[in-house]
Amino acid sequence: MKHDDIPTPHLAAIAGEAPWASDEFEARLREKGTSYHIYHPFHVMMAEGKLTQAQLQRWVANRYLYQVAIPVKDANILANCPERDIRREWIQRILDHDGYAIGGVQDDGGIEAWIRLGEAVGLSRDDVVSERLVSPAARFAVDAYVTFARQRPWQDAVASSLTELFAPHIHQQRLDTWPDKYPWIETDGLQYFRNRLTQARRDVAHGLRFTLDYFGQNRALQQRALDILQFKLDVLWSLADAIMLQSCEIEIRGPKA
Ligand SMILES: O=C(O)c1cc(C(=O)O)c2c(n1)C(=O)C(=O)c1cc(C(=O)O)[nH]c1-2
Repeated sequence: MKHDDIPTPHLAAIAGEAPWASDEFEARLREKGTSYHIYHPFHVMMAEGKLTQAQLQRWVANRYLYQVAIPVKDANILANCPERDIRREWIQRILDHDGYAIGGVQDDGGIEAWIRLGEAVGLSRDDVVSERLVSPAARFAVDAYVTFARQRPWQDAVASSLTELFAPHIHQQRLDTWPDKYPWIETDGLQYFRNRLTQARRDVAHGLRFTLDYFGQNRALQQRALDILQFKLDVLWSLADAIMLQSCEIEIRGPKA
C-alpha cells in the first residue's frame, strides 16, 4: 500500500487540511504517552512493590516473547526498506538485541541480558527460553506487532516503534524502585534496563526525526502516524493485560497453573 492511497475514511476526510507544524505534531505524538503501559495496573503494582515473586517471574517470562520478537520485527523493516541510509541506522537495533562478535569485539546483546534478568528473579535459563510459562494472549499481542511490521509499509513500522519515546521513563522507574521494593533480586540482573536507557534514546531520536519528516507531509499522514502509535500502545497494553490475568490465575490456583 502506498501512502498517497489512504483508504481510511477518517483520514480521507482530513486529507485537504493544512498539516500541523512539526513541533505541534511532535507534541501530539508525545501526548499519546498518557496511554503508555506505565499506567497499566500491573505496571503500577510492579512499581509499588506489590507483585509477588511468582508474578514478577511471569512478567519476565512473558516479556521474553517481546524481546525475541523485536529483532525479527526490525529485520522485517530492513527487508521492506529500499533506502540504504535508513537500513544503515536501523540495523543497529538488531545488533543491540541479538548481540554480535565482529572483529574481536563481542556483545552478548539484549536477549541474553533479558535471560539474566530471568535468572535474577529466580527462573532458570530454560524456564525463559523454552517459553513454557507464556500465556497464549501474550503471544497474540506480540505477534500482532511483528505481523504489522511484516505486512505494512516500512514507514508505518518505523512509526510503530515510537512507544520507545516513553520507554526510558519506565526503565528508569524499575531501576529506581526494584532494589528497594524487591531486594531479593540480584542487582546485576537489572543491566538490561541500564543498557536500554541510552539505546532507546538513540533509537527514538532516529525514529522520531524520520516520522516528523515523512508523516509531516500532510494532515492525513500525521493522523495516520498517531493512529499507528495508538495501535502499538494497544499492543503493549494487551500484553500487560495478558500477563496480569495469568498472574491472577497463579495466585488463585497456585504456581503450577
Ligand atoms: O520495558 C518496556 O516497557 C519496554 C517498552 C518498549 C516499548 O515501548 O515499545 C520497548 C522496550 N521495553 C525495550 O526494551 C525495547 O528494546 C524496545 C524496542 C521497541 C520497538 O518497538 O522497537 N520497543 C521497546
